[in-house]
Amino acid sequence: MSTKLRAAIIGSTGYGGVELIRLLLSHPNVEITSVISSSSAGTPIADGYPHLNQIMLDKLDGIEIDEIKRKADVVFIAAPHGVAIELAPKLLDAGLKVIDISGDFRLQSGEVYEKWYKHKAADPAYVEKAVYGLSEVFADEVRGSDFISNPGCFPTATLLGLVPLISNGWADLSSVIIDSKTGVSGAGRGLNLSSHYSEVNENLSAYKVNKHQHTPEIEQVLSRVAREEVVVTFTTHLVPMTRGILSTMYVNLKEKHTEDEILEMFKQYYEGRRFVRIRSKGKWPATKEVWGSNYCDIGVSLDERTGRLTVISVIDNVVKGAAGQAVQNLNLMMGWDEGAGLAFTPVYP
Ligand SMILES: NC(=O)C1=CN([C@@H]2O[C@H](COP(=O)(O)OP(=O)(O)OC[C@H]3O[C@@H](n4cnc5c(N)ncnc54)[C@H](OP(=O)(O)O)[C@@H]3O)[C@@H](O)[C@H]2O)C=CC1
Ligand SMILES: CC(=O)N[C@@H](CCC(=O)OP(=O)(O)O)C(=O)O
Repeated sequence: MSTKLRAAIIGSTGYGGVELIRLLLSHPNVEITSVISSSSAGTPIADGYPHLNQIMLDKLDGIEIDEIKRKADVVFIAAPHGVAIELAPKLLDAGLKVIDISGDFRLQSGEVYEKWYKHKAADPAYVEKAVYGLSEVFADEVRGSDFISNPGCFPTATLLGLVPLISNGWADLSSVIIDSKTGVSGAGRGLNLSSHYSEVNENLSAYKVNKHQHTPEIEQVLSRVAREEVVVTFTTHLVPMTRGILSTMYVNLKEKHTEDEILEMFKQYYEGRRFVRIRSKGKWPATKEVWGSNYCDIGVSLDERTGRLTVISVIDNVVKGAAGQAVQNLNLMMGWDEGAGLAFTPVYP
């Protein structure tokens, strides 16, 4: 009998789910035992994803809690907002470990969730149980937890660039402006007008200005780290590429620091955390440099005329922003090497 941890994936036919399949298929300690679909049970997953031909022969299972319990030890939920609100409590009550990559359990306040997601919030008792899995910042809480709420893609890129500054008390908290750009895969596989080829190609557009659901998530974490309320300006843009997020953050520093001091502080904050790479002085990262990988690369530049710092961070939204960080969190939960199943080089060019 296999001694591997048995994993089920709800939403396995979406972009987040199929990336989990790619990563978990090469994980040394995990076996995928159930790929689940709410709409196509009984059909082979490779029917919808021919790149899985001869790699994954499994047919999709339906959503039945007893059956999932029989087949799996851990369940990844990669479904639209609202689905995990119903399913996660049932799976947890059945004794399963759960990693939810949607936004359903990220926000502590149900009122705030309902305002930004326009959806009824989860049972607060389960929200309280969920550990926010920003792996590099909250690893101690992730270790040993049974229920992870995986961070959003924009919050992952943004928070990894801002938390060191705020945790060290260097940032003027009233000054944070975040400008983020994303590839189209962030919107999922479902068709909609804004992800049409002819709408996206040769185009660059802002969307959800001052209304993006990741705003309260970013503010919640920054406020927690700062131990006082932080409010940010956050604007997202859609760019004609498939994968990748680039966040440019502008922050006023409370006191004078040199660029060398700032870089050294970032390096110290992330010491021993292999998936965050700090660029050297005068260098800034690009999305292609992390494509298909679990890295978050960060560069900084200080404008000595204004004392304002520019921080630039990049991730692959489907890996570090979703499936990769979910696997990293599983590794931490299980007490395994944090990089198990994730030790691959970005695809370049
Ligand atoms: N794409 C990205 O970069 C990121 C996505 N996320 C989040 O991850 C989640 C999944 O996103 P993504 O994979 O992009 O989305 P997709 O639209 O590509 O896939 C979502 C999948 O969920 C399944 N689904 C739909 N309705 C239900 C339901 N009622 N019950 C169970 N499953 C359902 C669908 O499969 P089926 O019909 O077969 O059940 C579908 O394939 C979302 O919450 C998203 O916000 C988070 C970070 C980054
Ligand atoms: C391009 C695009 O539409 N991206 C999505 C990314 C959000 C996402 O993936 O959902 P979570 O809230 O679960 O992180 C957006 O901006 O809403």
